[in-house]
Amino acid sequence: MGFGNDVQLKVYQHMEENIIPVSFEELELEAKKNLEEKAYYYVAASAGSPTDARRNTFAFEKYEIVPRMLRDTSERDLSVELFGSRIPFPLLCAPIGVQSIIHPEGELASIRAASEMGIPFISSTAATSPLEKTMEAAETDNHWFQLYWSKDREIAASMVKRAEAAGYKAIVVTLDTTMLGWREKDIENTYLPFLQGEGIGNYLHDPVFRSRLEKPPEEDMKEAIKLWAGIFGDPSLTWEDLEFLKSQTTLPIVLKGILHPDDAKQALQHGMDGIIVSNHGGRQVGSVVPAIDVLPEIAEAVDGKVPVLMDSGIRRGSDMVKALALGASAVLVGRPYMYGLALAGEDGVKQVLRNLLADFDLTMGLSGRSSIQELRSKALKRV
Ligand SMILES: Cc1cc2nc3c(=O)[nH]c(=O)nc-3n(C[C@H](O)[C@H](O)[C@H](O)COP(=O)(O)O)c2cc1C
Ligand SMILES: O=C(O)C(=O)c1ccccc1
Repeated sequence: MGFGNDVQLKVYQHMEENIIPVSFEELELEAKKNLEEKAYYYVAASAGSPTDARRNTFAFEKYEIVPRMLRDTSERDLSVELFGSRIPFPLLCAPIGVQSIIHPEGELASIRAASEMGIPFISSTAATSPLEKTMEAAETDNHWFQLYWSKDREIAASMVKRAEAAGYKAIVVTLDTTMLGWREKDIENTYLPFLQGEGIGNYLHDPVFRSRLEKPPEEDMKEAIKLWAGIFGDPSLTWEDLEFLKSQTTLPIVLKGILHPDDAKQALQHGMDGIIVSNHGGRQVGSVVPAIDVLPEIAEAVDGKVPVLMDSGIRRGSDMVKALALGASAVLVGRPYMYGLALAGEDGVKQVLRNLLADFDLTMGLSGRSSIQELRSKALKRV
């Protein structure tokens, strides 16, 4: 099929258009210069100490890639099938809320960039643009919706139904953010974008949410924000509650935030269609275990029964290779595309994704692998 070669060619053709830094570290520095300090730290920082913020990326360094030679890698097919639809690369855009604090076009710019490359975009509950409008901006229809399960479960059900009606192809339920983690930088900056009405577009447009208000948000935004803050997350949820969600949709349900093999097994027992091994980019729990470190035991526990996706720390093509070799079916990328958005809107996101894929494609070919299946065995050495 040669998806890989296409992207490589595209990157070379667009090389002179690289308007923002290619390396992640430079990209982050540049974004820091361009963004308002509070917004920059909202994206960049993690829970725990400043060194905790580097744990996820550092964890990848334990693994080294072992290339193989003379294997004809001239044609590479790096596509994968997820829930009955084929995507050109094992890459998705992670759900990221409040993108309007990064760029005025926010989620709309990101979904346009992702869809132009055939990459599924996972639309966040905490988006500023309502999910219907975001989907309308896309060129393709292979996008997913991420649910923050609200304390008012009728609101959660309503959002899932809206997502299905709008054409999203899967529901990602994020389990690790029933409350926002302790993020020192945001507290020092007294910064919570939602309190200014950013990132609550899906609620403001939700008929059930609106029905809970005395006055519509257009007349009383303060009341709407207060209601949002009261119902955002539900720490009382248990595995049994998943039955309710299943009864609300025919779409595949994917659990995001799994870090323990027993939780992965629970997901299977409760009929879930997939999981995402993730520590939320280290934003929720200080000193949290890196997702890449628990991926192998979780993949083993799932034993191929459902797709196992992974995020938290993917920065380069070699990180993708490592995650796939350790058992991921595909990976999600978060902050890098946010920095692309910060520096050059839609074009910036496109450039970040294109470079990541080109790096991945080349790393695969030069390692002697022409498809994801070939990565499974002995592709890595642990140091
Ligand atoms: C600014 C920001 C906002 C995020 N918002 C959400 C969200 O709304 N829903 C969600 O499930 N995850 C959210 N995440 C977590 C990402 O989906 C993903 O797990 C994480 O960014 C991956 O790590 P990485 O940034 O190291 O690639 C957010 C992450 C960032 C950086
Ligand atoms: O900041 C986050 O990590 C996040 O997931 C979130 C939660 C609520 C609203 C916006 C983003």
